[in-house]
Amino acid sequence: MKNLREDAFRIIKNSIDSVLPEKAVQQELEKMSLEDNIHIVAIGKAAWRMAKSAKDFLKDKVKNGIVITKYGHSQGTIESLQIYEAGHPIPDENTIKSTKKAIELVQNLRENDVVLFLVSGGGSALFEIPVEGVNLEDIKNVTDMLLKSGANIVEINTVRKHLSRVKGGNFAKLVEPAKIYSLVLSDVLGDRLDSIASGPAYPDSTTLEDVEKIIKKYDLTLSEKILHALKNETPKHLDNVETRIIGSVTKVCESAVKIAQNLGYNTMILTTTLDCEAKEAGSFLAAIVREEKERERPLNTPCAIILGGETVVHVRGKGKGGRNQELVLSAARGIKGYQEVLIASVGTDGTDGPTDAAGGIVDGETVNRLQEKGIDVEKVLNNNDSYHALQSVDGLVITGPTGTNVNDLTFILCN
Ligand SMILES: Nc1ncnc2c1ncn2[C@@H]1O[C@H](COP(=O)(O)OP(=O)(O)OP(=O)(O)O)[C@@H](O)[C@H]1O
Ligand SMILES: O=C(O)[C@H](O)CO
Ligand SMILES: [Mg+2]
Repeated sequence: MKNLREDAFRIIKNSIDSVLPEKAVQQELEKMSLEDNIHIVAIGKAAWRMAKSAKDFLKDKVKNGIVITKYGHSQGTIESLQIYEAGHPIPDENTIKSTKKAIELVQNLRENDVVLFLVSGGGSALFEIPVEGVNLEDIKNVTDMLLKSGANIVEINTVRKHLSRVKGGNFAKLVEPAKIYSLVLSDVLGDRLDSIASGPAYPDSTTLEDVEKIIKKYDLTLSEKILHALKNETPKHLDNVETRIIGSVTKVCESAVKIAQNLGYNTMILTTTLDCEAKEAGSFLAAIVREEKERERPLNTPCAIILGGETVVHVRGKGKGGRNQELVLSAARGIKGYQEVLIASVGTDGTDGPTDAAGGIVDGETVNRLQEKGIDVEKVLNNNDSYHALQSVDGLVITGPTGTNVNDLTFILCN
């Protein structure tokens, strides 16, 4: 007899563990066998942990290095590395100051030097020197405008890359003739390497023409100064860079598959780019469960159907919740009464929306239990109050901050 709930918590824990920066960085470094003369540059929300792990592994091979992370995200000193914190999601003076320090560190390197570039989400705000004619205030204004415009992260970073001396492959040019090995923890669906942290060391696939389209699409009113500065194309080819993704929602899904297989489930990954409205994703998952329960399709039971991505919630109510909690609560409506089934969804960073839960977990009894308590699921969903409803039926998944950030993991277990 399977204990679906126990299995679900094991899948969540072990698959998130598989993308913790420490483990992932060292596993990759083991394969790379780097020589001496290593200079570490780490940017993003996971920068400190990635750098610490690299330094612990490479020891004296590391000559020097720099960490630039968000305020409150560093955890002390790391031998031979400078540690800086800066503004996120809007860059600030410390962004520029620390990026200049990073440039000082790499600009006179030689061919036999290696820059180990450790990249994680948040890097766009933390690593920046604007192009000529643009100052920090301008970048702050443009960033603020882009973040509020409804543009997605690929579009936002397309504009940012063309206003920057380090983004969109430009950092790799500054490092020449030294070589860059990039290890990347992806927080962008589809793992577009030129978008993650705005791809400082990756050939840029976006152009000034794309920038123009985005300005039109979102009706952005940019100053004459900014429009004038938007004239430098980013590098499309880089000869000194090698890049590996060490963690992503794809990896989390692949780990979840292995763990579920070991627990005796038939498995499939349905998608790694789930990006629709959370409530709709929930309804869709419930439809898949019904197909399983009625016709054993698409997999024979016991089965684990796994999805990765990042849904969206247009918050209109006044309640408390997150996209994962809202997804599972919505799904609960469509699986009401079914036995031996469960749906779980979690943010791999351990934080779902402004709550202390990583996500939620529901089964065929969830809606009945809520009704017994006098809680109307439709009302809860309309008020975006999934947290309190799930809390009352033991439907929250609480992990605490996990130390990684690679989007969301969602899965169905059916017996
Ligand atoms: N009451 C609510 N119910 C459902 N979703 C909500 C609610 N309040 C906020 N949200 C959603 O939570 C999202 C923010 O969640 P979270 O902090 O986990 O973001 P994130 O994308 O994981 O950020 P990061 O990349 O910095 O980790 C918002 O985009 C919003 O859609
Ligand atoms: O820093 C950024 O640009 C986002 O987190 C995506 O990587
Ligand atoms: Mg989050």
